[in-house]
Amino acid sequence: MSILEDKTATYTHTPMMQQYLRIKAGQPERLLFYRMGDFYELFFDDARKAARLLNLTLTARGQSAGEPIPMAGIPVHAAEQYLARLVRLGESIAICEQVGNPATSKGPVDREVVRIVTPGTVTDDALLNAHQDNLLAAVTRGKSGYGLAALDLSSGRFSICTPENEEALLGELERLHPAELLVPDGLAPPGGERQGVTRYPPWHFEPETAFELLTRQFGTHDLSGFGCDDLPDAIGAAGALLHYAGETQRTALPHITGLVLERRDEAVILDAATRQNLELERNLSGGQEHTLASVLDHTATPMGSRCMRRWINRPLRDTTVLQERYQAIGMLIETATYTGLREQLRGIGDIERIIARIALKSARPRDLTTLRRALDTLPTLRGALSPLDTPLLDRLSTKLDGQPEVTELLHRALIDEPPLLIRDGGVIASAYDSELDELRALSENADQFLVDLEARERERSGIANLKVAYNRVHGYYIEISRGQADKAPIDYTRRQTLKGAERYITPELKNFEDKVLSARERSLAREKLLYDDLLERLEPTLDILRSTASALAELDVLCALAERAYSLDYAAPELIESPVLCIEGGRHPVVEQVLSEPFVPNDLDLTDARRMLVITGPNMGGKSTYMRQTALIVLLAHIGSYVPASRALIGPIDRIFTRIGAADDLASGRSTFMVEMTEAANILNNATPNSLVLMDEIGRGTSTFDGLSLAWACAQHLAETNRSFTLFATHYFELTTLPEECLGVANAHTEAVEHGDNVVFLHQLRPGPASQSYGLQVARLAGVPPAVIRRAKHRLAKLEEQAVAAADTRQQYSLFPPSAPEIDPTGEALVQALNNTDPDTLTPRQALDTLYRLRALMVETQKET
Ligand SMILES: Nc1ncnc2c1ncn2[C@@H]1O[C@H](COP(=O)(O)OP(=O)(O)OP(=O)(O)O)[C@@H](O)[C@H]1O
Repeated sequence: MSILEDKTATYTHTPMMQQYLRIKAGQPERLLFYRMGDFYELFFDDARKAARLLNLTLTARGQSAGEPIPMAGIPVHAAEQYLARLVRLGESIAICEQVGNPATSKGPVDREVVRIVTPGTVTDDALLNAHQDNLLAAVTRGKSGYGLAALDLSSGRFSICTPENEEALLGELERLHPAELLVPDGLAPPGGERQGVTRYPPWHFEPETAFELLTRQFGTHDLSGFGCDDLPDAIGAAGALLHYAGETQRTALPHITGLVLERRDEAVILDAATRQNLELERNLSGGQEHTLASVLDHTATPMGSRCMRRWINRPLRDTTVLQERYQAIGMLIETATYTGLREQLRGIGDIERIIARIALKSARPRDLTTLRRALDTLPTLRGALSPLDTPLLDRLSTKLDGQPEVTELLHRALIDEPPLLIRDGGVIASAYDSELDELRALSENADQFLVDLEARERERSGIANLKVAYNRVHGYYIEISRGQADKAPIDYTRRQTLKGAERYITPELKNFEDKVLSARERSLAREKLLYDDLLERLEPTLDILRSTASALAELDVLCALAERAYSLDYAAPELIESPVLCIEGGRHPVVEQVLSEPFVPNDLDLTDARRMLVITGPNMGGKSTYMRQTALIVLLAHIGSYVPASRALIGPIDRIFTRIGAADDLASGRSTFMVEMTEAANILNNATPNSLVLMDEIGRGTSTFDGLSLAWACAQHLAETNRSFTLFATHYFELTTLPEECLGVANAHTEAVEHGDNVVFLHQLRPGPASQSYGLQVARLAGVPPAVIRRAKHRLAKLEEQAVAAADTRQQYSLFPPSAPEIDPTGEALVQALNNTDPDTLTPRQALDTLYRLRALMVETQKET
């Protein structure tokens, strides 16, 4: 039993340890930072964990049950950086401060938890990534699917959705990438254990409790205005989330004023694997470089950057919204205004998060001056936008309301460059508050008063080296050297005797001291009060300011997309009603940026009558690049961006599926093949005629025949049943005969040419199947030793000879219809074939093929007899 579980154990502890254990009992899931002097100390398991995570030295303090108590400490002045690291690792921390007065306390000074920092609820800029939304999410399972809610406390953005099954839920979680996920106690975290999971009592997820809490927060009668009255699971999740946010922040959350229902069918749906495969924000190794976001995100503000990532992660299907974005980008390029606008935007800063901090009453003086600077910029921005006449830019311009009263208030209230903290004073401008001005005048005029006093006293006493000074312990005093002390006037009262001097106080100086010292204190207190009042006065304008911030973010994204489109030679996509996917001169937006040689553009022409391409070609030929670029072009079109192509004609798309590459999913104990088949199953079960499906080398994770059969059957199902737009890359040449059997399927190949022993990849997509695979040449290019290549060549020649021989005699497990069998009047071949068949070793597909073959033999036998 751990010491924390053993309640009786506290009696064996010092009073301080007893206090620690009592406080820790209220924070069982969090690391408790227990303030002791200049350190936060952690004890027991917390100390072990922190030592491991932060590389701290584990020491010991006192004893518990005869054992030293493990302890690890963090200096208070460096706490923020340790907090940031812990939060990034998904840990929650409770910070316990000394709140009592050590001088008057009996026993340990009173301490209490004053701040709770959890990965999903941090709002402090130092702990946040400027380019990423920091989301707290909550999930609950209902009768028909899941309820998922997500809250970005640092902006107030609050949304819900209702994923219909686990696969959809995992897709949404991959999109949102929450820093912290609340799950009801007892529900396994979706997709297995993950970082940042917080278990929360199930009753907080009850729809009724949640409904009460949410309507109280929003000040509404019900939730119908948000379109979610009849979504009990999502409401439950939203309620739990709001409760948790309130509990950790310990303050009102006035910036959470409503929630948005994100309907799944409004977006082009991407499952979790597809999001990862397309490397939208994170590459396959988990880094940020060489991703779609890294190419596109040339935004000028952090809030623009986050908005861009939200767009990338949730491509939309509403063509009106998309057309408006293309139109705006077109106008920004045509008028070349995006450059000037971006310059203006650069000075705006992160007002979205500042506004949230104003609501949470944690905004610092420099937050307010940044906001003021941003508001000052608005009229210029509006001026620059006014000649640009497109519906979206017009709407954004209207939202860039200058809010003259707020701007004026901030100018009047704050000095130009205030210090970091209000605690130090000197933040509020003069002439803002007459009482503060008076108090300041008192302390500021003090210096002159003292100079005058000194001069007067010197003259009065005739002591030339008399001086007036101040120290923290004794306050103001008049100092006279020991030799002159007998000349001290009668009204001097001795305050302190030093070796060579005497220090005095006079009634006048004492009076002055009282006034000045209290004026300083009172002026600091007054400033704090005025500052709090200023935050209070800003509160009613937060809604409008928020809409301004979101318009600025959107404008920033559009300007960045315009800049990218112009610099990288992108074209406006054309969205049409009919089922078509035609791309001329398409390029891969990321690969073309990293290549040193020119990228070879390729076309794509899929129509209602031609929905699938079987793509063959050598390794390194460019198959995967071509497939991914198609998906990225479609995705870019659906975020409203121009696309890397000379022309793109895109019909309605509801989902993008990819089955590309595979890695063992060791965490959930699934092998490469299992992962591959799970993804394939998801596609076959869900892809529609409006879906874009990319299948790369399916089936290669198992034996050749199994793999080939599966690849064949999947392709056929996609072509005939799902009828999705499909790019099917494969190394199984047998699949190039699919177009002969299925309508709407065509062959294409990436071209390469042989040059002696070398192969040159042209990266060009041509119609028809590939002629050979160049596997050995690629291996040679990759540096496989010449001896191995020679042996492989030898082996290949042999295998090819055998294949020719086998083709002559028709191998027994050929997938494809055998040519007419030899005439067999006695039925001998039939009997022999039966004898050679071992049903226990056949796969279902092989069994079926065998059955056909036996039947064919029997027909021939019957014909003859
Ligand atoms: N269109 C192109 N223009 C220029 N270079 C390209 C093009 N397409 C691909 N490449 C280059 O070729 C490399 C290999 O491409 P890719 O991975 O798409 O080939 P692949 O046919 O899928 O190979 P494998 O079958 O081994 O997976 C890319 O990393 C890129 O450097």
